[in-house]
Amino acid sequence: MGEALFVKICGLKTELDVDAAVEAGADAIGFVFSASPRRVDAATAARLGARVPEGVLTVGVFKDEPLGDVRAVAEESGVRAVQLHGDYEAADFRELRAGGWTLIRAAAFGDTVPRCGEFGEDMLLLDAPVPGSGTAWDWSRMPGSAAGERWLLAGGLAPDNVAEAVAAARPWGVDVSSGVEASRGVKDPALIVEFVKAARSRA
Ligand SMILES: O=C(O)c1ccccc1N[C@@H]1O[C@H](COP(=O)(O)O)[C@@H](O)[C@H]1O
Repeated sequence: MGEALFVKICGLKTELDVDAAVEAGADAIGFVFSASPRRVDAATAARLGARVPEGVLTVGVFKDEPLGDVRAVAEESGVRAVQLHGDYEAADFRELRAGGWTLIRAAAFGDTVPRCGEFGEDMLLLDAPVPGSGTAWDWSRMPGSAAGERWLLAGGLAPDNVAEAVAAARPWGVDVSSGVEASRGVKDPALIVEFVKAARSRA
């Protein structure tokens, strides 16, 4: 049997969300630090992150924030990984490397397929053009592409389509936010459990 699918649940704001994701078996949980209905501050993320066992990656999610702010918030919150969306360059990833974080580069799937590691990142997240919008893209174009090994599929995933998406795109992992919410910005613990189960159902 191969390596189990890596599952990240993003945009968590409460103890209930975090406990549901950890108990469901998520490998990573995300705290959004940029403009979003899911935004939390560094102190909240630090408090929530303290509930998370060592083996689960806590990820700080940033979009178009100055690098100095990314570093400061990542340090204050104690997240173990940093996920960058926007116009960041390879030099930014090199600079963050010194902080010891696992680095995740987010990119939209377009005419060219980004490759994991190109910017010195540890994981590549391929998403729809507007992150966190719940919009899917044509992931059936992924198999045989050059994305590399550690790439995560994101964008419009939910308990009822994630198994099909994994079968079609064959990612190393998946990431979800909107698809496990009862309403925008409010997670549903039951959907989190369903999502993790469905994501790994064809493994
Ligand atoms: O969730 C947000 O609001 C967000 C804001 C800024 C950057 C990234 C954000 N979320 C990321 O969006 C994808 C999944 O989105 P969805 O499942 O389609 O809603 C995931 O990578 C989140 O980390």
